[in-house]
Amino acid sequence: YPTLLDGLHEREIKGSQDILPAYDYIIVGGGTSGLVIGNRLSEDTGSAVLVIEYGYLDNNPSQIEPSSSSGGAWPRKDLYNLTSVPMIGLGNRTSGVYAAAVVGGGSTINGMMFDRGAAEDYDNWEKLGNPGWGWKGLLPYFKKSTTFDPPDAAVANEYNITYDASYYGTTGPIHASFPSYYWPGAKIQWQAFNDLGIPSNKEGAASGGGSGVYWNTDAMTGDKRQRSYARSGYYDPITSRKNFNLLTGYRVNEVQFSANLHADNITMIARDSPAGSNVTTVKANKEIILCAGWLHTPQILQRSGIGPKAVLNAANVTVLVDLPGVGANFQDHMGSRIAYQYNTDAQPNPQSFKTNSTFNQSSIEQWKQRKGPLSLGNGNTVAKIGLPHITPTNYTSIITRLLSQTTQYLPSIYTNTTKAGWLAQRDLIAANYGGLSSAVVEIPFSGGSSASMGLEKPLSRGSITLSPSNIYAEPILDYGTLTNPVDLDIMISVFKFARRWYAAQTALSTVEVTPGVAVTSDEGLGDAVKESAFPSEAHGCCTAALMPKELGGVVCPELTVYGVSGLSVGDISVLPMVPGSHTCSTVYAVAEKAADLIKARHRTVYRP
Ligand SMILES: Cc1cc2nc3c(=O)[nH]c(=O)nc-3n(C[C@H](O)[C@H](O)[C@H](O)COP(=O)(O)OP(=O)(O)OC[C@H]3O[C@@H](n4cnc5c(N)ncnc54)[C@H](O)[C@@H]3O)c2cc1C
Repeated sequence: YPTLLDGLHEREIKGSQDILPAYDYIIVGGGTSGLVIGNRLSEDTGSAVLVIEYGYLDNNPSQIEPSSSSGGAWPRKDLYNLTSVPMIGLGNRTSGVYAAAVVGGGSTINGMMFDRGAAEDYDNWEKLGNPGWGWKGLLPYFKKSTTFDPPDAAVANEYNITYDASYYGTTGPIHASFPSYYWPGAKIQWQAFNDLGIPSNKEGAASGGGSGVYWNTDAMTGDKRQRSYARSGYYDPITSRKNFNLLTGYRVNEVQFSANLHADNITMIARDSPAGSNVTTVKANKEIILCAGWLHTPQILQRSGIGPKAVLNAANVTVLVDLPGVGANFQDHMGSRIAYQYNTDAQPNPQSFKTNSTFNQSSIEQWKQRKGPLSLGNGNTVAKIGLPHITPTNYTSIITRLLSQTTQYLPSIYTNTTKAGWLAQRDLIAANYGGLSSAVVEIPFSGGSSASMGLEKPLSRGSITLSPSNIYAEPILDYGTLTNPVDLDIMISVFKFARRWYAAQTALSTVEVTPGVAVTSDEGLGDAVKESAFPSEAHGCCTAALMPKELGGVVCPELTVYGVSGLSVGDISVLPMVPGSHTCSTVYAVAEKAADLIKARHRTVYRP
């Protein structure tokens, strides 16, 4: 392997000075989960660990500022470049896609919102046949991955910021903290939720609580107010480990199997090389762990011969394991927007940066001490609301409509097992709809006059499949947004709720801009939902799900892939159902648990 070693050396970022011809563990993808698992497995100095990442390190200092969390700032160079297929639920529009391509993955570029789903969301996972994967089983890993930094005392006093630090860890690699500023209008918006009967939750981001308004934390250090992410938490501290290598700028093509279907090797190429040229093979002595994210983990599995038979046949890939769940069960949070104007807005407000130069200048001065409005990223006040709060008079009929459905709205690649999986999920969601222990919608607010409303428990499902004409091109991505009519019913109710919420903000003199007060019928509101809809809050997931095989699962509770040995998945693909939250803190917890499972199964047993 001397030539191989030389070639790899040039691209080695840090760690051991020697790339080995074989490693104990090969982790595919150095994103959020890949760096967590790479860190934990290399704690054992006797295990050689290689992480292979398509992207590069982003050393731009602005990427660790809170301002990098705003949607407009997400750097294109750190994202894959692909477009969805036309979305039939959204008038055949296509959409861009949020999938990170950088060391640290989504955690390097994301909106830094750092919350967890409701306990009920994770308990659903366990009920789908996954012992140990409920809220109780995951809480130790949520804690292990975090350190809580309390808010500045003066700001906490002024805004009555509440929290419960006992739900966080004290020494975990990722910091959960608060900005040092809030827009005063957020107080009025918060009160308006309370006026509509939505309670304030003392700790909403981390306690697994249900319908309520709460203070959200950011993935940010509490002192310097810098992005706290997989690279800073899990990679930078271990670059001197001799048994850990991170290789950047390489794309893993396939996993290769021995005759008894044991995963032996990965093949890879430098990312800008033409497909098929200079393919390098690296062997894994113990295990290959796929952490390439919701978009590429199913693609790598399918390219390797594991996936729905029809999809593999269409792409001329030899079928090793016919596993219909690979690339099915695709979920994301869709959302829609409603626009208002405040005629008597609170001062200052988010527009003040532009309209008030004194305010703007003082914000810049305060930021030199890491304080003030520039410490605010996406805003940290959030309402997550259950269906009975959204539509007290109509939620039972929505449940009845849902339970009368069969599988008629699922994409065509779904088979008997993946359909059975959706039916099991349908029943859990229907039960959740009837209570207030989890949310169907998220409305983040921070003083701005318009609102984005995210659907937290989508019923519509999409798919990720190999491109039949070129298996190395980006896969075919169908979001499936609003293909299930109950999702649309709920979003119509959410628009009606939002109007009640704005009406309760009397001090701000609210005026509806779009869809406009003339739109009152359900049909008109449905059109408004679709017109302003976006298919993704960048929370794609669930495409190699943790579920029994009979329900379309791809991995078992040990996270190993059905039908083969030596291969597991440790990223967001394994989620059976998207939790009602932003997804990053869940990925940290899942990856921490994955690392423990992997370590446990390879622990040497000494027999005297
Ligand atoms: C723009 C954006 C905004 C977001 N905002 C928030 C937010 O505010 N709060 C929140 O909680 N969550 C947010 N998320 C979601 C969250 O960041 C992700 O859910 C999480 O990071 C997913 O982790 P992962 O390890 O599964 O995948 P990723 O972190 O995406 O890592 C996958 C890695 O695998 C690499 N890879 C893929 N294919 C290959 C291959 N063939 N060979 C080698 N490497 C490969 C990719 O380059 C990538 O780095 C956001 C995500 C994005 C993209």
